[in-house]
Amino acid sequence: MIEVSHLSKSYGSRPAVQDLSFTVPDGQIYGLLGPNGAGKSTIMNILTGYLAPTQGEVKVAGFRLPEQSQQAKACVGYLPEQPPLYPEMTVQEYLDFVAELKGVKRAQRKQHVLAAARRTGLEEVLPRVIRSLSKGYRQRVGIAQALLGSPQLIILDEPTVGLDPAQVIEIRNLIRELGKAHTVILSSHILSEVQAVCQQVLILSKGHLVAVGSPEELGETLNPGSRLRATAQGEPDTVLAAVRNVPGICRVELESVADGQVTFTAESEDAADRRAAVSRALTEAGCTVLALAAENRSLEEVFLALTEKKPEQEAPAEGEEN
Ligand SMILES: Nc1ncnc2c1ncn2[C@@H]1O[C@H](COP(=O)(O)OP(=O)(O)OP(=O)(O)O)[C@@H](O)[C@H]1O
Repeated sequence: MIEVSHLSKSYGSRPAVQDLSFTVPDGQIYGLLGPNGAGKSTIMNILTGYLAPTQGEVKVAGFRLPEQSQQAKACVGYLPEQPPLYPEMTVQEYLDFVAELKGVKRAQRKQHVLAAARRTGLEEVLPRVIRSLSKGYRQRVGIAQALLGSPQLIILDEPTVGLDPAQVIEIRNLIRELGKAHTVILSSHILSEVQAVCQQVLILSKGHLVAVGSPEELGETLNPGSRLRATAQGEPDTVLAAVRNVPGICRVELESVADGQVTFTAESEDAADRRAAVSRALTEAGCTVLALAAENRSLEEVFLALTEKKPEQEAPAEGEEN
């Protein structure tokens, strides 16, 4: 569905995306994951035909961009980060309007809009003015407009930004449903989101692709080892030595010592849970365990570890103003 080969894009002399190559087969949900400024929106704008590459080849549904952008655009439904909704229109009016813009024939328009509204759970709010809808429903309207015209490829830029947790779950479920009938590519800076929704993940940092794979394949890189935090009563040296001797524990760090209570963190070399082994080791060393809990690495922490690996070389800056 998408073939990108040695794509680079610069804004003036500033490179935003450098020498990027990837393919997206039909019928999968792909995630573009990267922190702010990684180049996600730039890639999406190129794939949707709104921005021309500085270098490289891009094909969408077999059409070359930018030469065949009209044909390619007809195959793509796009939800930008800020969906272009008209707040004074009702949902029905807005979807009718977009369907007309996308060239859906008048005779089919009513059925077509209704089908998009059904798929996005909007049937009940069709007569409502968009301004009066919750952010979650407005996002559904944005997705419904992307579905109009029956595109093969749906591109969603940060589709859950600004939603509350319940709305995030609803939109993620909706994206999974869309993935059954369309190729979907979505961008996100939330690791758990792409892990939960996408079959393949492209990880970007500073315009470079730093990792590609399924969430399972990337699992070890994304979740390297587990960590626990504990407080025990005893001599600091005794406590730390006992924990260091637990097989599989690779790093122990003292956090604080106060009133004979030693607080530390311990990291495992793999994802296995070593709480029981650490507790036993401390008891056998004559220390009393006061607290012991598994600690999740924050997503930011894991993500930073991966994306802070600097690309080996920066491509020379050249190109056009946007
Ligand atoms: N129109 C523009 N003119 C100049 N520089 C730009 C323009 N658009 C983006 N950039 C720069 O290009 C780089 C990539 O930006 P891009 O918006 O593609 O990243 P992103 O991963 O989508 O980030 P965000 O989530 O913040 O939108 C950034 O350094 C950004 O400042």
